[in-house]
Amino acid sequence: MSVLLIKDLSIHHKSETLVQSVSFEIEEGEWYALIGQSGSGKSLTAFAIGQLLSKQFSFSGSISLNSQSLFDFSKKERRKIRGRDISYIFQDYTSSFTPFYTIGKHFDEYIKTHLSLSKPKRIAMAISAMEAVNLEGERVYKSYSFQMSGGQLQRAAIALAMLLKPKLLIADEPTTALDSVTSKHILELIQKMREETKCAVLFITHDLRLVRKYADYISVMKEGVIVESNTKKEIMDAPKHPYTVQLLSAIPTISDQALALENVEVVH
Ligand SMILES: Nc1ncnc2c1ncn2[C@@H]1O[C@H](COP(=O)(O)OP(=O)(O)OP(=O)(O)O)[C@@H](O)[C@H]1O
Repeated sequence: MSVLLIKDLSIHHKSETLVQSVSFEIEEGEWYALIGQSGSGKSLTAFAIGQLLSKQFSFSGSISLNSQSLFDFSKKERRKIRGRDISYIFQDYTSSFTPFYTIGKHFDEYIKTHLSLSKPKRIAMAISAMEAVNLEGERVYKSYSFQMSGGQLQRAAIALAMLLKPKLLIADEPTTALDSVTSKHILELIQKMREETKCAVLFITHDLRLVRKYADYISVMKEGVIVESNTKKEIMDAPKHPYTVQLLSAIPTISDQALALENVEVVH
């Protein structure tokens, strides 16, 4: 079943067209990667889905969630949908948490907005969500964001995003600010959450290496236009557009990596 259906989405800023006639569909439980160089329009597309674009942008086309147009909802209903049905994880995980509140308070406010639960139930729900992403729930609940590492904060942001089991998780460069080991943990975590909740994942990145393992389907974006869309296998094995070929050629091969490792001097 299609969770997200985007048809002919164009986004304009003054006289400039930044995203042009973008169409794609994401199925339940599918990991859909939107890749392309910096400035190609990936984030604007992601923002348009949650209707987070500021007033300076205008857009046309249609966006439906579970076959219902998102433009049919009132502003209040849309706010409810964001969080309950669509949630986001951003590269800048610090922006998910204000430094003045404990992490627990962020969870508590989020649960209060969407569910009617008693305080002890809200606390238990928050702690169990934190533990599902391998955080020490009781301690993190009382912590402030500045007391946590980048990897821990991104885990907390994922726990918060997945709290209400959204139908669509939009992850916009969620690992760019993290080291490679922590990035791998974060990707594994998104994968685990997807398996458990069957949510659709829209994963935005400029790094094809990150999608090689997890993506089911890939769209390649360049200068506001999707230039190629296909299954991961087709894109990886038989790319058709010269830009996709160029992106693929930028992925280090195993032999390159072996060569690089050979050249590493081990200091004892
Ligand atoms: N607030 C804004 N005002 C004017 N132009 C903008 C604004 N935000 C983005 N743009 C332009 O829209 C285009 C697409 O930007 P977008 O952030 O969607 O790219 P992206 O593919 O997500 O890039 P990145 O990988 O760097 O995040 C770029 O040319 C960018 O300069």
